[in-house]
Amino acid sequence: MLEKTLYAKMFASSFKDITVTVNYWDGTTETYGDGKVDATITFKKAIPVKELTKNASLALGEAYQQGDIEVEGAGRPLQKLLTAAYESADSFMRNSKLMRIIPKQSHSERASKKDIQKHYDVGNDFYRLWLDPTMTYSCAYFEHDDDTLAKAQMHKVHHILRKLDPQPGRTLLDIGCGWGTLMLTAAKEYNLHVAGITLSQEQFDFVQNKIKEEHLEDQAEIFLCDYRELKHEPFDYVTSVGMFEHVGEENLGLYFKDVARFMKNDGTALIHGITRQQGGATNAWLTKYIFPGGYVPGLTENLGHIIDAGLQVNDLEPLRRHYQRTTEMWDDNFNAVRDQVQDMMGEEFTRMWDLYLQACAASFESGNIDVIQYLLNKGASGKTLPMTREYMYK
Ligand SMILES: C[S@@+](CC[C@H](N)C(=O)[O-])C[C@H]1O[C@@H](n2cnc3c(N)ncnc32)[C@H](O)[C@@H]1O
Repeated sequence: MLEKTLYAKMFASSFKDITVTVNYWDGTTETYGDGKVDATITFKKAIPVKELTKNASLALGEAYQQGDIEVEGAGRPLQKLLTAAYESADSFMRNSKLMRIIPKQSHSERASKKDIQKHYDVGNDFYRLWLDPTMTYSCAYFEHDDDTLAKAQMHKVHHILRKLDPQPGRTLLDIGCGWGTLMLTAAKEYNLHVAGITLSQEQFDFVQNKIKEEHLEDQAEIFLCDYRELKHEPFDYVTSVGMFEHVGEENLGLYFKDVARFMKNDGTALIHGITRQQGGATNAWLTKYIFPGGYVPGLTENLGHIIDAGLQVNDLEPLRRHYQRTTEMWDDNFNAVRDQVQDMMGEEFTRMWDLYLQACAASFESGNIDVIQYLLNKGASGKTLPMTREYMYK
């Protein structure tokens, strides 16, 4: 009974702008809101109050992945529910007590390797099923409303490379290069000498093969190591896309110092990643099941570290709505091959990843998180980029 009272309180405060029907485990049904029903939640059994009040995100996430909660409705009903919950000022998603920040995580080189392998070495075959053919795993850039995901991912790669104002024959390092599309495009289409770093064995093998297949051995190399371990002469350009979310709060300062260390004195860097509006944070369910070691920094938290590393901000671009669309397209792709994913990875894994993708879309949709491109130089006396943004669009 206590659970039901708590749930009712939670739903009434969390789903203000939508109407939700809840089927409780005891056979009773309540509707919160007075519009057309946006989503129906069915609780097959109660989550103990102790678990719910200790950490609502963890308790609800685990119940969902185990099939104890079902959510139905048109479109992406989980995204609808979570967006409403993020948008409501007194919802459980904003209650720091219910969403308690998880205990400290280690980001030693050993721990990071384990964390990255857990996420990325699930296997290329799995990612190939729902990423676009370029195997890009970060926010795309939709120049046109009808861009396919693959097109928008390539627009993103060119948007980043053009921002650097790259001159042929120069060098570029991509920290956290994933499956290599950005670095290999920089080699082939901008005639740069490129290097990439990844901690994932599967990505390393994939990029090695691509370098061979495309005969780029003289222009491209890939390192399987932690970015902190790489000793290399500085580069003209440094990129890092979707990477600083992995380094951990305590290492963010070091990460930006390493970006500066990899840059020549007149070098330019483009750093792209997810930030939060207010203060950095992590989510207990997400770090336990999807991104161990993950930490999303605050927008201004990064700026402090950038300045401390002696870097100068040239340009800053938020791309929140682009990432909302990207995650929605990933989720559509994922659900189109859901049976295959389920055969490959099992039902619980499939439910976890669907929840993760819809929760990300909701988080971007509600403005809870954003994605920012920081264009950086090493001090004001470094390389001079053009005075206006016009050069980025040529
Ligand atoms: C979200 S993926 C982004 C991949 C790619 N940049 C893209 O846009 O598709 C993050 C990448 O960062 C790499 N990474 C994370 N932590 C790392 C670390 N400590 N050292 C080196 N690479 C790391 C992962 O191996 C992965 O390639």
